[in-house]
Amino acid sequence: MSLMIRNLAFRYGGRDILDDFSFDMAAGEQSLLIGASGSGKSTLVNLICGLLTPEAGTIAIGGEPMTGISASQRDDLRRRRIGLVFQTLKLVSALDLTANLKLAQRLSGHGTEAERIPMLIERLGLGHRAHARPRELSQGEAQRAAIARALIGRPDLIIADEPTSALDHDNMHKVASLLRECAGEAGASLLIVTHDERLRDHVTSVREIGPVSTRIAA
Ligand SMILES: Nc1ncnc2c1ncn2[C@@H]1O[C@H](COP(=O)(O)OP(=O)(O)OP(=O)(O)O)[C@@H](O)[C@H]1O
Repeated sequence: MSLMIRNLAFRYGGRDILDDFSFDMAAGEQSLLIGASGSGKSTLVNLICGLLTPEAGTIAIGGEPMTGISASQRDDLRRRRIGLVFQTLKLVSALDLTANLKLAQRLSGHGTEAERIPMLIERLGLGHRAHARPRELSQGEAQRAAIARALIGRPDLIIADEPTSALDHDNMHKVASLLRECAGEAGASLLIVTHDERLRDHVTSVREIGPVSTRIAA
């Protein structure tokens, strides 16, 4: 099981955002978690990554608990096992794409195989942008660079938070296909969290997330 969430509860200022939320993903599975703006998607991503702590419930990544451990243990688990793809590119602006991937590879603790970096850049169709700075990338290129950054650390679980919302149809299609193909090639599970309804055509395993009062039972 790459992701196990049991009876999760979280509130902001006394307001329930998640209540008794459970969700599982098998190793290698690809799932879409879809919900409207404000439904708690980013909150859930932050909980899975150990950036927030729940009021109740448990989360495990690849069998390792993300809950009930210290903040530094959560940071370590996140770096070793999770690859994150955000809507906005989280790269160091002073470094080019290659140097950013080198840094991300070192931070993940998963070796320093230098040859993986050009291979991954090529795989994501960014060969001509290997020495571009983040601000020099187009939106579609930036999203593909974000996928490369997530994959370089050899994660068991890739979480993509709104990876396509800002993209036109062609780039949405390209990014969604690359995410699915690259996760499959790497043997990683893929969780896409989004309000982008266009992605329903790409992933068959779909779970809705909604406000606590109107949530559809799984
Ligand atoms: N730091 C915070 N303090 C209080 N309330 C918050 C905080 N962050 C988020 N919320 C509220 O919690 C709810 C869930 O927010 P969250 O960002 O998880 O939703 P989302 O589904 O990711 O939305 P979007 O698609 O717009 O990013 C929203 O009603 C939001 O206003």
